[in-house]
Amino acid sequence: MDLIHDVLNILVPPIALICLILFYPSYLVYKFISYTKRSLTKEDVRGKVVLITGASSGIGEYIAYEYAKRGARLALAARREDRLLAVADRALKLGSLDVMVIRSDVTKVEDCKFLIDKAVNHFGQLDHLVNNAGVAQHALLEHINQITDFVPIMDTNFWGSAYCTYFAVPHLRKTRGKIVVIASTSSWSPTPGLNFYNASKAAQVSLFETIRTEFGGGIGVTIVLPGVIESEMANRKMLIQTGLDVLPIESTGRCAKAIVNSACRGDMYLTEPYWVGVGFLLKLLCPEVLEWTYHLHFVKNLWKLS
Ligand SMILES: NC(=O)c1ccc[n+]([C@@H]2O[C@H](COP(=O)([O-])OP(=O)(O)OC[C@H]3O[C@@H](n4cnc5c(N)ncnc54)[C@H](O)[C@@H]3O)[C@@H](O)[C@H]2O)c1
Repeated sequence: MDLIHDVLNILVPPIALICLILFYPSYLVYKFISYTKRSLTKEDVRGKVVLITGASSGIGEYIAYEYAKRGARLALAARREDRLLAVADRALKLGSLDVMVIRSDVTKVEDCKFLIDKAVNHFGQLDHLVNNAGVAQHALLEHINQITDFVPIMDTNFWGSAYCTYFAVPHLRKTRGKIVVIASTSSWSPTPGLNFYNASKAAQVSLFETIRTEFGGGIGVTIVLPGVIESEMANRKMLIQTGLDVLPIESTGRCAKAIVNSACRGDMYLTEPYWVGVGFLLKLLCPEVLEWTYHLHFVKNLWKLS
């Protein structure tokens, strides 16, 4: 019985792949028609209200500029108010009709309620919520001194986006609005050293896929899976130390433009840049190859760091 079970376990993924290859052409036609339709009827966000968490730097900052260029009204949230004010200033120059800044920490449930209420009280509505705030830390499990040091990763990446979404949903229902989640390819990629970060992103993706199913189209949910994007989090020094510098690094501006286009089209997922999705196929079809390669490349770098 065990043998049959094991053989089936090995055979099911390639059989599923063969079925996929057979039926995929018709699915591709459907995807092409639906993509063209969504591109032609892309949402015009001029005058619409967009709330972005973690807007003081990196991807969140550039997402703010992209919405600003399209004339959206912005609520920018993060902990560093001085940085937010500088972003707000530039967003106004780029064409935003109104920008407000809300100092808040997304790990605190009361801050998340406050920032949604404040934005809605000021603008009278909410059209897009961009859950972008995030933190990362690198260490092999065996190098961690205090396991509790890693609690803020889950609190920020998972709970922060869950809290903001919970308080935003009643307002997004009224406008048939959208939620944009800046997750990561880390949600499926077992990059050593990013253990708790990867887990927080996997939890985030699972939560938003589930609530998207619950909404059934009433509120759009675009899940963004970026690869390596230049930012404070993915700075050059960190990338070299951890070995992630072997991957091509995408510019923040280009990534933000793709994200806002994707949100306005109403895509379910965006993998940015698109080719990083190939790794997912590798994980599905031959996970040993992916894990061996990752172990050989990344773990030696992280031992050097210890
Ligand atoms: N840069 C990458 O390679 C990459 C790849 C995949 C996913 N991401 C994701 O993109 C998002 C943005 O990251 P980034 O790369 O621009 O890094 P970043 O460090 O430049 O930006 C993170 C932002 O989140 C804010 N933030 C952190 N903790 C917060 C808290 N408790 N409350 C409020 N704001 C908080 C920071 O102040 C900052 O504005 C994150 O969710 C990250 O996980 C980044």
